[in-house]
Amino acid sequence: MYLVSEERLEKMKNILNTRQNTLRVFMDYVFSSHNLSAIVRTCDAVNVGKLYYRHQRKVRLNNDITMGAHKWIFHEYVEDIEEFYKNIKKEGYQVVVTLLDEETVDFREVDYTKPTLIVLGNEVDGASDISIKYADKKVIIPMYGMSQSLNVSVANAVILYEAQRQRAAKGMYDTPSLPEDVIEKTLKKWAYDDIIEKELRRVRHKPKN
Ligand SMILES: C[S@@+](CC[C@H](N)C(=O)[O-])C[C@H]1O[C@@H](n2cnc3c(N)ncnc32)[C@H](O)[C@@H]1O
Repeated sequence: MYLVSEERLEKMKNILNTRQNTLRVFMDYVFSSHNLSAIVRTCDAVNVGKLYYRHQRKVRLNNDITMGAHKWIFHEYVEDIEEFYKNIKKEGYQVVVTLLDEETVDFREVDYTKPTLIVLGNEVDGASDISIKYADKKVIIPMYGMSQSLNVSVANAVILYEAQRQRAAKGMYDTPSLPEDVIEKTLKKWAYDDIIEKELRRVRHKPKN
């Protein structure tokens, strides 16, 4: 049983059926609340499979920027970075690190229809040494102006939309890539458990007369 309208349920199903399970993003010490929030929103728009993150201090997302997108994205905090990279490689992912140095290739040269983890670096220091160590590809977005780098959330959008272009051309948005049980479990959470929880919170916080 679901507690949302038919229309909302269809929208939820559509998100899960088009989710790109094998396209993932890792925010490697991205620290600005504004940037994190903008990245979340683009990841939602492209419908990435999962967003990983780690930070040096806790950051609050800005709801005015995410517009609630964070509620729909699968996300996971990375505790042990070595373990994380070893596991994701074992699962067959190519690690694509966005970087500003000479040993990089143009981001359009990568095949993003393969299982791919895109790594975004810190606003000041760029990608960490450990991410660089595990990189299968180091990519750059060519720039011709005075500034030395793009804003990290802009870099994310540019790369994800190239990935989306390639995947759409291959029909990867036309067939579900999430396992059926994950789709069912998530629908139950979004369209039932979360609604109940929200209602309980509302009742608990209702001022007593
Ligand atoms: C502001 S930049 C970091 C600048 C840092 N001083 C450096 O040298 O790496 C933040 C992040 O945005 C991404 N980025 C920004 N501009 C980029 C570009 N032109 N090509 C690839 N990635 C870029 C990378 O993930 C980078 O780590």
